Amino acid sequence: MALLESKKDRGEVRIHESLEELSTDLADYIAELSEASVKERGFFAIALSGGSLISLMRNLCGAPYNKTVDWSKWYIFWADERVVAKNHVDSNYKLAKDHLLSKLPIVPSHVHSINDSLTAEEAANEYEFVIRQLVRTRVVNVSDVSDCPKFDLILLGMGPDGHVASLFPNHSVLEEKNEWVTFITTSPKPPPERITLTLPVINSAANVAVVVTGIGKAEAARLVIDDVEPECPVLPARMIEPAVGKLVWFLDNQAGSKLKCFSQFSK
Ligand SMILES: O=C(O)[C@H](O)[C@@H](O)[C@H](O)[C@H](O)COP(=O)(O)O
Repeated sequence: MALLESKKDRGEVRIHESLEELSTDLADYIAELSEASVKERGFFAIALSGGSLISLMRNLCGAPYNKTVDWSKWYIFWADERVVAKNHVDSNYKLAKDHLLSKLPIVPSHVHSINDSLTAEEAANEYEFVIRQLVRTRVVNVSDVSDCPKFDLILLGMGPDGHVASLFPNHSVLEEKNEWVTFITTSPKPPPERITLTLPVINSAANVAVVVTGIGKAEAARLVIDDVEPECPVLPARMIEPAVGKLVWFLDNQAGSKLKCFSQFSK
């Protein structure tokens, strides 16, 4: 079973012995949040990222979730998207569609992908406009502590450099305080043009989960989760501090291997 640890300010840390165990836990977690959100407000507004996260969500496509989850209430968004055509191999929409969404009975009009015929700047503006319309009708909830949407769940992956969504270390995008959705044209991870939810939006969500696997991310995981020396760099994932929402880290034992709590786990 997973190691569970609650850290002051850094949320709940769940370390799993295998990717299969992580996938099972992640599907359970998402299904529980969906049930609670549909019960409370009639909708489940979830934002996805790209990368390995999508294949780790695979268990949602099978039993018992095909029967127990109210898919008709799901509204899908992207925490970040690469500015490429929707049928391009780099598209986060395509990744999610091919491996997840096409296998789930989600209402097509509830899937809010970016407009791929626009520039990065235009696409970010239009995406923010779309979210604003859905906040107006409360399909997406509104935060009571900020002027931001309150997604029911934002799912993030993390790069070995500590980036989340398209919020990269030492990039001016980290300073964006006013926009809900912004764009970059100089992503260090290809492709260069991307749109992304901003930190204020991520920190206004009801729930944020960060899924991190593999030994190549162990050092970044330590830097963003553990209490570290003040001279350590503050990586983007460390800037996730939901104002009232709940933060959960889903790690495998490789990504978690440098955390202080891991030594107790592996004894
Ligand atoms: O579009 C993207 O590139 C992502 O949304 C990005 O933030 C991703 O989630 C991380 O880079 C982790 O990706 P991996 O899990 O594949 O390492």
